[in-house]
Formats: sequence, structure tokens, C-alpha cells
Amino acid sequence: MRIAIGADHAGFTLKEKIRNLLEEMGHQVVDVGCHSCDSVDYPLFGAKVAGLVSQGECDRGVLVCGTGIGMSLVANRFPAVRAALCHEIYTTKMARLHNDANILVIGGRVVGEALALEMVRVFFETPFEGGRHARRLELINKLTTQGTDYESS
Ligand SMILES: O=C(CO)[C@H](O)[C@H](O)[C@H](O)COP(=O)(O)O
Repeated sequence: MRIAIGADHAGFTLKEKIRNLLEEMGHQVVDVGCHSCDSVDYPLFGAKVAGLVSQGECDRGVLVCGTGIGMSLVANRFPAVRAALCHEIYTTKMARLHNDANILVIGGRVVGEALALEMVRVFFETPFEGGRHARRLELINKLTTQGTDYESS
């Protein structure tokens, strides 16, 4: 899989570990930065990763900032992006099984390194279940084309 990863200064250290893990797992990683602990603005990096996923240039993405909230806000503005902010294994697994999340967002100041790396492993090893969940994702897609007027579809 081709995976875009990005972080701000608060997520830089964890992002480096995540890149190593993904490469060990055999994935091709596109690292959009940042490249140090110097203070930067998370929207710049969140938008790069989300843009690559949205345009189909990468299959999935991983974003890390301090809490993960800022990166989530940015990423979910992009068409076809389903970014999931996760703090533990269960939610991470369900984000794939039920939501077909294509970007995993982690708070580098919230989740410890070992747990975060296990979450990454689970995210990339868990398939989407489809079925009723696909129908619900389709309803989300319709929000962008016809607002909340589901009845007229
Ligand atoms: O955007 C965030 C929260 O939604 C991230 O956690 C940032 O990493 C954080 O705001 C950065 O804070 P700092 O005080 O500038 O290090």
C-alpha cells in the first residue's frame, strides 16, 4: 500500500517511528513532514496528507499532532477522506471495520508510543466489513452532493 504520513512538531517523534514500522510492514511511505521538533502549523501537513489520499495518489494516510484534533478537523474537509481520531485499539479496529477510515489520526501527546504503533498495525491489517456499513458511508457521501435531504434521493 502507498501511505502518506505527516505530523506537526508535537507528532514528529511518533511519526518517525510510524514511518519505520510501515516500511517494515512492506508499505511504500510518502512522508510529507515535518522533519524536526521545531514548531510548525499542523494544517499545512494535514492538508498535504489528506490531499494525497483525496486525489487517490495514496491509498491511506496517518497523521499525528498533539491531540489529533487539529489534524482531524483539517483532513475531514477533503472529499473522500474519512479520518478517524483514535486513542486505543478497539476504536482503531472499528474505524476500519465499520467506517472504512482511510486516515488514522493519533495524538502524539495523548497516546504512548507502544500503543500508537499497535494501533497503526491494527489499522493497516483490518479490512472494511462492507454490507450495512457501506450503505451508511454512502449516506455520508450524499451529504456533500445533496445536503441532508435524504428523502429526495
Ligand atoms: O492541533 C492540535 C490540537 O488540535 C495539535 O495538538 C497541535 O499539535 C498543538 O495545538 C500544538 O501546540 P503547541 O503549543 O504549538 O506545541
